[in-house]
Amino acid sequence: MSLYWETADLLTEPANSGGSLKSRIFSKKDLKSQPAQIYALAIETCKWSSVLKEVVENADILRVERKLTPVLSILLAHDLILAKKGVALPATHGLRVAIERHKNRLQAEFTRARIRRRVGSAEAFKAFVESGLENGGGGSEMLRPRWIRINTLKTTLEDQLETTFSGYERSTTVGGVRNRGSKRLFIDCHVPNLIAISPNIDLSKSDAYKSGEIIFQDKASCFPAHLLDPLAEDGDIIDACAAPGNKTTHIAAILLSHNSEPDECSQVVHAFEKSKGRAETLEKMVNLAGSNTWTKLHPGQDFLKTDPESAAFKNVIALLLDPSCSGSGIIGRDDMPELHLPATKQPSSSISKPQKKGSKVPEPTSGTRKRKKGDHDDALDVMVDDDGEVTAVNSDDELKARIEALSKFQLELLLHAFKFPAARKITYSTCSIHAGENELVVQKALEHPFAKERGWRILMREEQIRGMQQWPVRGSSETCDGNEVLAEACIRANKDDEHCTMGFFLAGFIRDVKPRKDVDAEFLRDERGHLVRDMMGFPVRVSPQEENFGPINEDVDIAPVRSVPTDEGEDEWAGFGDDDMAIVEQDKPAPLPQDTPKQDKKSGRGSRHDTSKKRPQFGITDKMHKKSKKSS
Ligand SMILES: C[S@@+](CC[C@H](N)C(=O)[O-])C[C@H]1O[C@@H](n2cnc3c(N)ncnc32)[C@H](O)[C@@H]1O
Repeated sequence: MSLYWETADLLTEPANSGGSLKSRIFSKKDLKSQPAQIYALAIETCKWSSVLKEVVENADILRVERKLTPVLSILLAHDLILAKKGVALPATHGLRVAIERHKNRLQAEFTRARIRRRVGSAEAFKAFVESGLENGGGGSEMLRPRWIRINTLKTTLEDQLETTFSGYERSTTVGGVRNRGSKRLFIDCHVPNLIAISPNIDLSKSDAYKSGEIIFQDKASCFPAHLLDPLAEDGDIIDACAAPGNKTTHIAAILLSHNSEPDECSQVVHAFEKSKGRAETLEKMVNLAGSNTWTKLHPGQDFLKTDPESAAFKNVIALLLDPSCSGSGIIGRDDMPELHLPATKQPSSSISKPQKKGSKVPEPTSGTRKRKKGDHDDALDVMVDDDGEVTAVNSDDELKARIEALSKFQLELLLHAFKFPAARKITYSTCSIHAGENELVVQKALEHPFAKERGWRILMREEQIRGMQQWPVRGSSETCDGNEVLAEACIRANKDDEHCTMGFFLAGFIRDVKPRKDVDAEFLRDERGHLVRDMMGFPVRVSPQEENFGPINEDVDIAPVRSVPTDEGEDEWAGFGDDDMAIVEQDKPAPLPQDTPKQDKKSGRGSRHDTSKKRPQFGITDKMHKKSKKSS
């Protein structure tokens, strides 16, 4: 039996056969093809299935090719159109002949499907589908709530509760929204503007989703931008590995919520994305979310090749690093994927099953090592990283080698970020569960002579923004060589616990440097760093005696070198988090520096990327501000 027949059988087994797709594949003892190959073909075809259904239907091949069933037709069409090596069958094999006869037709329909979705190139189409935009992230995950970030660049939580989520029953715990069939909502207590709703509700067709007012984003994936908490005095920000853009747009939303004059905010979020295809998706997301005004895209640019000393980055104070990783924390991987099948002349046989997330075009591998029947370890058979790379992993050694290669790259990225001369705060995150990509990378980075020379240290738990400080799941002390402070500083999220998140890791790094004086420092802030506004919505100014920031200093003053914190704790810091504004100096104010954001704006620094610069609506505070401006 061929790879295609075996995959088709597995995908069309009755829903009550039990087990995830992966466990079904790997528990079969009589497969002729390699399980990893079947799995890769199955999940990739499922991901493309809504496109392939359209292609096969429009090419009308099922009417003439009696050998092809609907599921076989999309499996073969997938490999014919998308796999590097084409259909993995001998040239004379009946199935191959049947599909290749229609090659031109299928290719043409595939191009039409791309154009209908207004995607510019084949590479961008792949990125589009990989990012979940094709299915609107609409897969249903059993008993897992859907996390939704309210995009405050376009709307407010209050507005959404009254519109998109009107009629939802409020739950006080995330567990309360886990049941299918309910219409419940939970407002998160760790990350602002984040809600969870019942798993059965699909909002991918809602106006709020289509207009970018709400963004489907796992709670844990919201942690990095929340921890980074870019303030008005934080200058420019770098998102080093940006596509598809969840965190880029989150950074912009937080930045703007802190800004007293959002219209005049000239802080820039530099978004780097090495893959050109994925950069197209990033651009779409940035535009849809309304964060394009503050985002400078660097499409196809490798962050590691940037020159930290370049004038373009002299104001970069905060960096968010969310590099490629093994993706082992991503959820949904073990669920049955959603499969759309083309209709035959009989009624449509389209079926829907829970969807699997984030993979890309498969390269059915003929070169993977032959497995001995029964010797597999389920957890090792296949690895799909968060960029969608599908790798067959057949042994502990292979897994180790893969993690090692990833961690080298991750460490390099972190050390590169340490080089930005004005940088004061960095977050490092992965959606991996492996310590090798997480705590161990953090430790190596902190131990590096360059980190010590520049004064980088870990952002300890008590220094973190309140939501992250209160988040209970922390790093592993064992992996941190018993360093409890470091372990507590590391933030983790488990994919199978009561918090209902994906598996995730996050750590913050800071440098004890004097903050630069900024115009916004003249405004009063609450303990979270948010601007305090008066009844009319105007930011409240700090009274002269309260205004105790040091002189404006273009050059960053680096504090004495500090090493990895010990259990003894720290008594001073000048990084980010709830106490950010507590860094005080008694010096008198001095004239504004040349590079303050507002002056840049006046001098016409044209650093915005030049996609459509539609002015987004602002969140409630900004709306209030505008209203009060008009009425005054
Ligand atoms: C984990 S994903 C980022 C997800 C993103 N932060 C989000 O929240 O939507 C990693 C991304 O980094 C990109 N990437 C990997 N190495 C890079 C590099 N050296 N420079 C820039 N981008 C890179 C990958 O192509 C991939 O799109």
